[in-house]
Amino acid sequence: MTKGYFFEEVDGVLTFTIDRPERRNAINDDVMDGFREVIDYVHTHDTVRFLVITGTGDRAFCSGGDLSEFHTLTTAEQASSMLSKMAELLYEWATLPVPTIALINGTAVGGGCEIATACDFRLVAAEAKCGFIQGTLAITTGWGGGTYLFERGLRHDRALKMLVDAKTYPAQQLYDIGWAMRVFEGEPRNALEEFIEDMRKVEPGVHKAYKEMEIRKWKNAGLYTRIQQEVATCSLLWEQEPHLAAVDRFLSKNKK
Ligand SMILES: CC[C@@H](C(=O)O)C(=O)SCCNC(=O)CCNC(=O)[C@H](O)C(C)(C)COP(=O)(O)OP(=O)(O)OC[C@H]1O[C@@H](n2cnc3c(N)ncnc32)[C@H](O)[C@@H]1OP(=O)(O)O
Repeated sequence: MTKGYFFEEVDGVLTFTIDRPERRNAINDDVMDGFREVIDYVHTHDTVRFLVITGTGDRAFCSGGDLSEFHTLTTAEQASSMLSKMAELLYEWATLPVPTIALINGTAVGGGCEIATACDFRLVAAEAKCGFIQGTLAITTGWGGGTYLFERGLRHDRALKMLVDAKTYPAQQLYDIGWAMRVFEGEPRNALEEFIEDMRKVEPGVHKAYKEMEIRKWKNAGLYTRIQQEVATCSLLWEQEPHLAAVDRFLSKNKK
């Protein structure tokens, strides 16, 4: 039985792989522990120059929160505890001193799309689809993903549309609206190496300094507080009947 994730550092690139293909790489508490380990690893290993997140297989990058585990959370307080745990981890991830890259090997939905949005860069496989489908579950984003989306420089109407559509977009559309930075064919590793080729030639201290510039902007814009507000909003919707019913529908559909 695997831990649900693994990570390895090769030549300055630390890759965190969500390894639950049978659940389309959904996030549970074990995978959250993996985020904790990886963040601590980056802080204690100055050999890490880039942090990459990807998923096992070619079907899914990440399908968001594991509904088969999180459906037991039925009150706003219970939901808030899970959502804020992941939101804190993603905030730490987003404010790391190295460039972070989502290597999107397959579908990214719900919280999976939030994780990708918390990264500095998104490289998307040509056949992958991504979307903030939370609306179909009668909730909003709850890990900070909506808040990060409004910081990513997309035209405001396009960012908002992506959230309110609550559906997946194909890779080319994700590129056209400015969410994806690259659409790649073939081996994800090759796309990654090509993407970081120029960045590799730059001193790590320079990358750190630019990340600090961005983080200062976020601090001035109250990003952390806004993420906590996003968590609170989602928690309130979580305990309501439309969400609980939507989760039941998803779980029973997959039992048939
Ligand atoms: C909790 C935080 C919240 C947030 O803040 O954003 C969320 O993330 S809510 C969760 C949102 N995610 C979803 O609603 C995704 C649901 N999944 C899907 O829509 C589809 O599975 C898929 C991701 C589009 C993949 O489709 P497909 O390739 O056709 O696979 P299957 O649907 O057959 O799934 C295979 C297998 O995996 C299970 N699965 C998939 N996603 C999840 C999930 N998020 N949680 C738990 N389990 C999941 C699915 O039930 C199937 O299981 P079996 O039937 O037992 O094989």
